[in-house]
Amino acid sequence: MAKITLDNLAHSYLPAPKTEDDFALKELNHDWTDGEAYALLGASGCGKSTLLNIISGLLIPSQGRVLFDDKDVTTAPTADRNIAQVFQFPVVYDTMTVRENLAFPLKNRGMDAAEIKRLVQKVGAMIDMESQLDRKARGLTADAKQKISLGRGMVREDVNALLFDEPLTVIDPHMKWELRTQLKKLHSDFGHTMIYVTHDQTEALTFADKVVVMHDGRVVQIGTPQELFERPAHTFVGYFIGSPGMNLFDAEIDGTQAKIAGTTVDLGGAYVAAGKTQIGVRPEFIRLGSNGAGIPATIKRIEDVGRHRIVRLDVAGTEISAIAAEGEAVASDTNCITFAPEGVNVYVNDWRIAASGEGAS
Ligand SMILES: Nc1ncnc2c1ncn2[C@@H]1O[C@H](COP(=O)(O)OP(=O)(O)OP(=O)(O)O)[C@@H](O)[C@H]1O
Repeated sequence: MAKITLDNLAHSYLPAPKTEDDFALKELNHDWTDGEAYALLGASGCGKSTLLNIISGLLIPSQGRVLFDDKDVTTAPTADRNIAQVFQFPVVYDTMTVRENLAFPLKNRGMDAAEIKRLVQKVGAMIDMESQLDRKARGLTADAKQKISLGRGMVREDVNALLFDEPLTVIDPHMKWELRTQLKKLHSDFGHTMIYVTHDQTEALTFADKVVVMHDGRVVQIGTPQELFERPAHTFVGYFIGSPGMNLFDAEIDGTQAKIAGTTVDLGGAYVAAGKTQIGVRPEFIRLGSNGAGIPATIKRIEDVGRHRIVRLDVAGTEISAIAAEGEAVASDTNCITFAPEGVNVYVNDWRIAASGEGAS
């Protein structure tokens, strides 16, 4: 396994990029720790594949370097990087049996037959295809073929990194959960460095130790699922992660207080804010009140989503969301909201700022 260093990395598909907007991947400096599982998460077109292709060697970046364990591999071809890749759609040899498909990368490396047999059996069990190892891949469903692709990616224990590009797209929902759990187990058993590209927050949050959130060609935050939930570094992270996403309130800030929709709110810390200022509060941290002591709000509708209810409210013409836990009453005369202090984040020009005295976010 390898540590992956992205040093001053950026990429433009244009021959002579002039401004930052010309870069599909904006400058990035980061060490990805040996043996960690990362998810690259973001909406379509944000630059996930561009970054993955640079790491895998399909694309040479227009700026900066990629290092595997301090060895510069920026221009090295994919074959020389000792990585395993699983793509969105299955890549399977139809005329070979499932066993032969799984054994292929091991045979290529000249591994002895007994060791190949052991590893193929193990991976066959992991992807739940033990009973089908000796049948031809031709005629299998797309779902089954993708399981073979995943198995082939996971069968080698000596790779520098395992790269997955939206690998569960064609897998049925039940099996998705199963395979994600298997991948996580594989990670804890073998400690592979894994990079998993997805636009699905559930996949990212359940799979990864660290989630790399990308927006508009930029890495906006790298953090644990808990960090992304509690302290979103950018308004995009707040909005993209969580269901519903974080509420944003335009605010004017003066020290420890903010003015939102004409109401003064205590922030629980002192802030110095210049620029477009917003308060971000996740729906889990909005409290409903009926005594007028808070920001004026009226209920528009209540959605029952099973384990809890989502209360949609109007605050000064903007819709915001609150979550009412199971069993928690929602008063029909609700007329205001307040914030749980631990759920308040302050943003200037979309980036989170810390309260004075708060540690680095
Ligand atoms: N070969 C290319 N030539 C020119 N522009 C490209 C090329 N590949 C990607 N782009 C552009 O670079 C930006 C980032 O694309 P990229 O495919 O990396 O995003 P993504 O997050 O992987 O999206 P998706 O999930 O849809 O694959 C997009 O604006 C895209 O149009």
